Amino acid sequence: MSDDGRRFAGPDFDEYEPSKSYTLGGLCPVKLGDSVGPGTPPRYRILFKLGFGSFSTVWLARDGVERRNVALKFVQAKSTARSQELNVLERLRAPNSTAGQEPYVIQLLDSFEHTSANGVHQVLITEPVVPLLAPDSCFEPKVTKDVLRQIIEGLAYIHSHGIAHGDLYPANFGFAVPGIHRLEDVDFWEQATYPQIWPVIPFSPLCDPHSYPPYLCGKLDLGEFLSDCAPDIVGHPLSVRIFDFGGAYVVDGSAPPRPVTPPFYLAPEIVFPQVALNKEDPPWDQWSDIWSLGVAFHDLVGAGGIFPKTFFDNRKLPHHMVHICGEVPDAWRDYIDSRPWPLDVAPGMTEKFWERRKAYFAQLGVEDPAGLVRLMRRMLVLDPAKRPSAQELLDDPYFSDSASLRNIVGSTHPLHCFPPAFPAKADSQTTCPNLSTLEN
Ligand SMILES: Nc1ncnc2c1ncn2[C@@H]1O[C@H](COP(=O)(O)OP(=O)(O)OP(=O)(O)O)[C@@H](O)[C@H]1O
Repeated sequence: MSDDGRRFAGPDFDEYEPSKSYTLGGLCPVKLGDSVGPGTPPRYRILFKLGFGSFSTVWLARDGVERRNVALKFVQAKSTARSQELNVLERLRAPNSTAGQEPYVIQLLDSFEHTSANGVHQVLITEPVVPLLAPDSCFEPKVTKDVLRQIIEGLAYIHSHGIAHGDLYPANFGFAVPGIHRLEDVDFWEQATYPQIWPVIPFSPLCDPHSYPPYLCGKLDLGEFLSDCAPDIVGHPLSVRIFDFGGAYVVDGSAPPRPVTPPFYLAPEIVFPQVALNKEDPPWDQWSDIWSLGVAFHDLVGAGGIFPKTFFDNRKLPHHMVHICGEVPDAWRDYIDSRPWPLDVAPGMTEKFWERRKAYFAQLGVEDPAGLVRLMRRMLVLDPAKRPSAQELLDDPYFSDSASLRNIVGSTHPLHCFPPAFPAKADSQTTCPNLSTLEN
């Protein structure tokens, strides 16, 4: 039941945005084939759905003016007024960036406001990207260094513009696909699998028919589509994009927005006040991004989550953090000792954990597992003041030979599929076998 008492018959799966979000202040009803944008005729034609998030739906569209394919993010009406995303993306615009010198950060191409029955929606137009991690694929282990270095370079660019991202987890990293523009709208219609759609039917006949779409639309897997229909486009040249600035803010002394990062990737300076002190909105900044990225690297190299996901309880996160960092801050001591799952901080516990990580990375074929472990340990430090900046991380020995790799990866396909038995999403047993004491 939505806030205004409306009910819809429609799918209730994770793959679709909830139909109850189509209400006053909520999502913009968008249909395939719609033309939107200021001007006559409207500039953008909706081709496929690319995804949805907590505040938006995102669509692949054809830009009829520039004759290119773009991603349109329709922000829900109630978030439009307070969203900082447009401001942040405008600051991150790189003037005159040429091929090979991109900032590895998604670029804003255009924006406008669109009015629907549910209110005024901000629409952000960016380049379309292929997610870095898809359910059945990741990037080739041999390009690990280059991918991770590009991500850190992108983060250094973001931070140098006074911005904290606030939502750095694997779903928000992608590859640029500049060659996608050569595909016309008919190429997509004819070659992509027709999306699964589900009719949306309001229970009440009084419901405004303009406030909801006629159907919820399944999303196009852009990586799979391009790998099948235009394999030469993906990853040539390899160029990472950090995207989703919906949780970002300009660090200028003002209060940061509420953190939107999934709990696993939240930095200790956010997690501890939330779970131990019941503070919902602890302050966070660029240093929190460094922690989140350290955690995300574990997923990005194909090793699954660094923390065990089964029976996960956020209140245990400080214990897991102590386990991988090997120290208990004074302010945490009472909390760590008073829980029903006391942590036995055994000597060598943390070293053993990282030795196992190293062996696992080697098993996955990741380049220089020891170097990667050293890099991650520099990032995963409980005290934010002791974490290196993104700029400093670029000088880490792990990347000392990655510049030479850049030219090689431009000519190889960076994405590959996991063989059926490959531990793509490691579970708690394979990921953190030595954390069992925490699960008692
Ligand atoms: N430029 C893009 N190219 C391709 N797909 C995109 C693009 N931007 C977003 N998406 C897809 O749409 C989804 C939702 O986008 P995004 O994460 O920006 O929305 P949000 O409402 O801010 O979500 P969140 O809940 O993650 O904060 C993404 O997970 C991704 O799959």
